[in-house]
Amino acid sequence: MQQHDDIVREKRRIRGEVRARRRALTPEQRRAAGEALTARLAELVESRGARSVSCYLPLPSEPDTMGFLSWAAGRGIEVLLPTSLEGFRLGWIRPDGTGTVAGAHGITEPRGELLPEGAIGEVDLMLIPASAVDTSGMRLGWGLGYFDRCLDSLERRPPVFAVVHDGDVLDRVPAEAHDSPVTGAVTPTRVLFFG
Ligand SMILES: Nc1nc2c(c(=O)[nH]1)N(C=O)[C@@H](CNc1ccc(C(=O)N[C@@H](CCC(=O)O)C(=O)O)cc1)CN2
Ligand SMILES: Nc1ncnc2c1ncn2[C@@H]1O[C@H](COP(=O)(O)OP(=O)(O)OP(=O)(O)O)[C@@H](O)[C@H]1O
Repeated sequence: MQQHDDIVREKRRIRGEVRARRRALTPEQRRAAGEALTARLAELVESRGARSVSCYLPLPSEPDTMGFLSWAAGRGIEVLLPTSLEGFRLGWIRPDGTGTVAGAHGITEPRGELLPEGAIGEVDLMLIPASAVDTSGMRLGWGLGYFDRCLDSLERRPPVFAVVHDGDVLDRVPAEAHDSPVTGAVTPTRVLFFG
Protein backbone atom coordinates (compact mmCIF):
# COMPACT_ATOMS: atom_id res chain seq x y z
CA MET A 1 0.00 0.00 0.00
CA GLN A 2 2.92 2.27 0.76
CA GLN A 3 3.99 1.93 -2.84
CA HIS A 4 0.49 2.72 -4.13
CA ASP A 5 0.28 5.82 -1.92
CA ASP A 6 3.68 6.95 -3.17
CA ILE A 7 2.55 6.62 -6.78
CA VAL A 8 -0.65 8.56 -6.13
CA ARG A 9 1.34 11.28 -4.35
CA GLU A 10 3.88 11.46 -7.17
CA LYS A 11 1.10 11.72 -9.79
CA ARG A 12 -0.45 14.56 -7.80
CA ARG A 13 2.89 16.37 -7.59
CA ILE A 14 3.44 16.13 -11.36
CA ARG A 15 -0.09 17.37 -12.12
CA GLY A 16 0.51 20.35 -9.84
CA GLU A 17 3.71 21.25 -11.65
CA VAL A 18 2.09 20.93 -15.07
CA ARG A 19 -0.86 23.08 -13.96
CA ALA A 20 1.49 25.80 -12.65
CA ARG A 21 3.62 25.73 -15.79
CA ARG A 22 0.60 25.95 -18.08
CA ARG A 23 -0.93 28.81 -16.13
CA ALA A 24 2.34 30.76 -16.39
CA LEU A 25 2.19 30.82 -20.21
CA THR A 26 1.45 34.28 -21.59
CA PRO A 27 -1.43 34.74 -24.05
CA GLU A 28 1.12 35.22 -26.84
CA GLN A 29 2.95 31.99 -25.92
CA ARG A 30 -0.37 30.14 -25.94
CA ARG A 31 -1.34 31.54 -29.28
CA ALA A 32 2.01 30.64 -30.86
CA ALA A 33 1.91 27.15 -29.33
CA GLY A 34 -1.63 26.63 -30.64
CA GLU A 35 -0.61 27.64 -34.14
CA ALA A 36 2.40 25.31 -34.12
CA LEU A 37 0.29 22.50 -32.63
CA THR A 38 -2.20 22.80 -35.49
CA ALA A 39 0.60 22.08 -37.97
CA ARG A 40 1.88 19.04 -36.01
CA LEU A 41 -1.62 17.56 -35.60
CA ALA A 42 -2.34 18.10 -39.30
CA GLU A 43 0.97 16.36 -40.18
CA LEU A 44 0.10 13.37 -38.04
CA VAL A 45 -3.44 13.05 -39.43
CA GLU A 46 -2.20 13.39 -43.01
CA SER A 47 0.70 10.98 -42.60
CA ARG A 48 -1.69 8.35 -41.25
CA GLY A 49 -4.37 9.10 -43.82
CA ALA A 50 -6.88 9.38 -40.96
CA ARG A 51 -10.42 10.33 -42.02
CA SER A 52 -11.97 10.22 -38.53
CA VAL A 53 -10.37 11.21 -35.24
CA SER A 54 -11.22 12.02 -31.65
CA CYS A 55 -10.13 15.35 -30.18
CA TYR A 56 -11.20 17.74 -27.39
CA LEU A 57 -12.45 21.31 -26.88
CA PRO A 58 -9.63 22.91 -24.86
CA LEU A 59 -9.75 24.49 -21.44
CA PRO A 60 -7.85 27.83 -21.43
CA SER A 61 -4.56 26.30 -20.26
CA GLU A 62 -4.68 23.14 -22.34
CA PRO A 63 -2.86 22.80 -25.67
CA ASP A 64 -5.13 24.74 -28.02
CA THR A 65 -6.80 22.42 -30.53
CA MET A 66 -9.17 25.01 -32.04
CA GLY A 67 -6.95 25.64 -35.09
CA PHE A 68 -6.74 21.92 -35.72
CA LEU A 69 -10.54 21.55 -35.46
CA SER A 70 -10.97 24.22 -38.15
CA TRP A 71 -8.35 22.54 -40.33
CA ALA A 72 -10.09 19.17 -39.95
CA ALA A 73 -13.51 20.66 -40.74
CA GLY A 74 -12.07 22.20 -43.92
CA ARG A 75 -10.76 18.78 -44.99
CA GLY A 76 -13.98 16.92 -44.25
CA ILE A 77 -12.27 14.89 -41.51
CA GLU A 78 -14.78 13.64 -38.96
CA VAL A 79 -13.95 14.74 -35.39
CA LEU A 80 -15.70 13.19 -32.38
CA LEU A 81 -15.60 15.14 -29.10
CA PRO A 82 -16.04 13.91 -25.52
CA THR A 83 -18.84 14.57 -23.06
CA SER A 84 -18.43 13.89 -19.33
CA LEU A 85 -21.07 11.43 -18.15
CA GLU A 86 -21.89 10.12 -14.68
CA GLY A 87 -19.38 7.90 -12.93
CA PHE A 88 -16.45 9.62 -14.66
CA ARG A 89 -17.37 7.90 -17.91
CA LEU A 90 -16.86 9.48 -21.30
CA GLY A 91 -19.49 9.68 -23.99
CA TRP A 92 -18.66 10.70 -27.55
CA ILE A 93 -20.51 13.24 -29.65
CA ARG A 94 -20.62 13.82 -33.39
CA PRO A 95 -21.02 17.62 -33.46
CA ASP A 96 -24.03 18.78 -35.48
CA GLY A 97 -22.60 22.26 -36.06
CA THR A 98 -25.34 24.09 -34.11
CA GLY A 99 -23.02 25.28 -31.35
CA THR A 100 -21.88 24.26 -27.90
CA VAL A 101 -23.19 23.87 -24.36
CA ALA A 102 -21.53 24.06 -20.93
CA GLY A 103 -20.62 20.55 -19.81
CA ALA A 104 -19.25 19.26 -16.50
CA HIS A 105 -15.95 20.60 -15.09
CA GLY A 106 -16.41 23.91 -16.92
CA ILE A 107 -15.64 22.22 -20.22
CA THR A 108 -17.47 23.25 -23.37
CA GLU A 109 -19.18 20.40 -25.21
CA PRO A 110 -20.63 20.34 -28.71
CA ARG A 111 -24.30 19.85 -29.48
CA GLY A 112 -24.88 16.72 -31.46
CA GLU A 113 -25.65 13.03 -31.40
CA LEU A 114 -24.36 10.97 -28.47
CA LEU A 115 -22.83 7.93 -30.14
CA PRO A 116 -23.40 4.38 -28.95
CA GLU A 117 -20.83 2.94 -26.56
CA GLY A 118 -17.82 1.53 -28.37
CA ALA A 119 -18.25 3.77 -31.43
CA ILE A 120 -15.11 5.70 -30.50
CA GLY A 121 -13.11 2.52 -31.14
CA GLU A 122 -13.93 2.93 -34.83
CA VAL A 123 -12.04 6.20 -35.40
CA ASP A 124 -8.72 6.05 -37.26
CA LEU A 125 -6.83 7.97 -34.60
CA MET A 126 -7.47 9.24 -31.08
CA LEU A 127 -6.03 12.63 -30.02
CA ILE A 128 -6.56 12.89 -26.28
CA PRO A 129 -5.75 15.41 -23.54
CA ALA A 130 -3.16 14.63 -20.88
CA SER A 131 -1.26 16.41 -18.15
CA ALA A 132 2.01 14.63 -18.92
CA VAL A 133 3.46 11.70 -20.83
CA ASP A 134 6.79 9.92 -20.60
CA THR A 135 9.05 8.55 -23.30
CA SER A 136 7.83 4.99 -22.74
CA GLY A 137 4.28 6.15 -23.49
CA MET A 138 2.86 6.24 -19.97
CA ARG A 139 0.24 8.98 -19.82
CA LEU A 140 -0.97 10.98 -16.88
CA GLY A 141 -4.39 12.62 -16.98
CA TRP A 142 -6.05 14.81 -14.36
CA GLY A 143 -6.79 12.02 -11.92
CA LEU A 144 -10.46 11.39 -12.66
CA GLY A 145 -9.90 8.27 -14.75
CA TYR A 146 -12.16 9.27 -17.67
CA PHE A 147 -9.71 8.27 -20.38
CA ASP A 148 -8.33 5.24 -18.53
CA ARG A 149 -11.88 3.85 -18.33
CA CYS A 150 -12.67 4.76 -21.91
CA LEU A 151 -9.53 3.17 -23.38
CA ASP A 152 -9.90 0.08 -21.14
CA SER A 153 -13.44 -0.50 -22.38
CA LEU A 154 -12.53 -0.65 -26.07
CA GLU A 155 -12.43 -3.97 -27.84
CA ARG A 156 -10.48 -2.42 -30.67
CA ARG A 157 -8.24 0.47 -29.67
CA PRO A 158 -7.17 2.89 -32.42
CA PRO A 159 -3.68 4.44 -32.23
CA VAL A 160 -3.81 6.95 -29.34
CA PHE A 161 -1.78 10.17 -29.21
CA ALA A 162 -1.61 12.39 -26.12
CA VAL A 163 -1.65 16.12 -26.91
CA VAL A 164 0.64 18.06 -24.56
CA HIS A 165 2.95 21.06 -24.31
CA ASP A 166 6.65 20.39 -24.88
CA GLY A 167 7.46 20.69 -21.18
CA ASP A 168 4.89 17.99 -20.34
CA VAL A 169 7.00 15.24 -21.97
CA LEU A 170 8.86 13.84 -18.96
CA ASP A 171 11.53 11.15 -18.48
CA ARG A 172 9.23 9.14 -16.28
CA VAL A 173 5.58 9.21 -15.23
CA PRO A 174 4.54 6.77 -12.47
CA ALA A 175 2.17 4.04 -13.64
CA GLU A 176 -0.46 1.87 -11.95
CA ALA A 177 -1.93 -1.39 -13.25
CA HIS A 178 -4.89 0.38 -14.94
CA ASP A 179 -2.62 2.75 -16.89
CA SER A 180 -1.84 1.58 -20.41
CA PRO A 181 0.66 3.23 -22.75
CA VAL A 182 -0.28 5.53 -25.61
CA THR A 183 1.07 5.17 -29.15
CA GLY A 184 2.66 8.59 -29.19
CA ALA A 185 2.36 12.24 -28.31
CA VAL A 186 1.94 15.51 -30.18
CA THR A 187 3.44 18.79 -28.98
CA PRO A 188 3.75 22.14 -30.76
CA THR A 189 7.23 21.14 -31.97
CA ARG A 190 7.11 17.37 -32.49
CA VAL A 191 5.19 14.18 -33.12
CA LEU A 192 6.64 11.42 -30.94
CA PHE A 193 6.19 7.67 -31.42
CA PHE A 194 6.83 5.42 -28.43
CA GLY A 195 8.41 1.94 -28.80
N1 LIG B 1 -10.72 19.65 -22.80
C1 LIG B 1 -10.87 18.53 -22.12
N2 LIG B 1 -12.03 17.88 -22.19
C2 LIG B 1 -12.21 16.76 -21.46
C3 LIG B 1 -11.18 16.26 -20.62
C4 LIG B 1 -9.96 16.98 -20.56
O1 LIG B 1 -8.99 16.64 -19.87
N3 LIG B 1 -9.85 18.11 -21.33
N4 LIG B 1 -11.41 15.13 -19.88
C5 LIG B 1 -10.41 14.29 -19.44
O2 LIG B 1 -10.57 13.47 -18.57
C6 LIG B 1 -12.81 14.78 -19.57
C7 LIG B 1 -13.28 15.65 -18.43
N5 LIG B 1 -12.39 15.60 -17.31
C8 LIG B 1 -11.64 16.66 -16.84
C9 LIG B 1 -10.28 16.62 -16.87
C10 LIG B 1 -9.54 17.69 -16.40
C11 LIG B 1 -10.12 18.79 -15.87
C12 LIG B 1 -9.29 19.93 -15.35
O3 LIG B 1 -9.79 20.82 -14.70
N6 LIG B 1 -7.97 19.90 -15.63
C13 LIG B 1 -6.91 20.82 -15.24
C14 LIG B 1 -6.90 22.08 -16.01
C15 LIG B 1 -6.32 21.91 -17.39
C16 LIG B 1 -4.93 22.47 -17.57
O4 LIG B 1 -4.33 23.00 -16.63
O5 LIG B 1 -4.42 22.40 -18.71
C17 LIG B 1 -6.89 20.96 -13.75
O6 LIG B 1 -7.05 19.92 -13.11
O7 LIG B 1 -6.60 22.03 -13.22
C18 LIG B 1 -11.49 18.81 -15.81
C19 LIG B 1 -12.22 17.74 -16.31
C20 LIG B 1 -13.65 14.94 -20.81
N7 LIG B 1 -13.41 16.17 -21.50
N1 LIG C 1 -10.51 1.06 -16.05
C1 LIG C 1 -10.82 1.60 -14.88
N2 LIG C 1 -11.91 1.19 -14.23
C2 LIG C 1 -12.25 1.73 -13.05
N3 LIG C 1 -11.56 2.69 -12.43
C3 LIG C 1 -10.46 3.16 -13.02
C4 LIG C 1 -10.03 2.64 -14.29
N4 LIG C 1 -8.93 3.30 -14.65
C5 LIG C 1 -8.67 4.20 -13.67
N5 LIG C 1 -9.59 4.11 -12.68
C6 LIG C 1 -9.61 4.94 -11.46
O1 LIG C 1 -9.62 6.32 -11.82
C7 LIG C 1 -8.88 7.10 -10.90
C8 LIG C 1 -7.88 7.98 -11.60
O2 LIG C 1 -6.83 7.22 -12.13
P1 LIG C 1 -5.47 7.92 -12.63
O3 LIG C 1 -4.86 8.68 -11.52
O4 LIG C 1 -4.63 6.90 -13.35
O5 LIG C 1 -6.12 8.94 -13.67
P2 LIG C 1 -5.56 9.74 -14.90
O6 LIG C 1 -4.81 8.85 -15.84
O7 LIG C 1 -4.84 10.92 -14.38
O8 LIG C 1 -6.95 10.20 -15.49
P3 LIG C 1 -7.62 10.11 -16.94
O9 LIG C 1 -7.81 8.67 -17.28
O10 LIG C 1 -8.91 10.82 -16.77
O11 LIG C 1 -6.73 10.79 -17.87
C9 LIG C 1 -8.23 6.12 -9.95
O12 LIG C 1 -8.97 6.13 -8.76
C10 LIG C 1 -8.34 4.80 -10.66
O13 LIG C 1 -8.43 3.73 -9.75
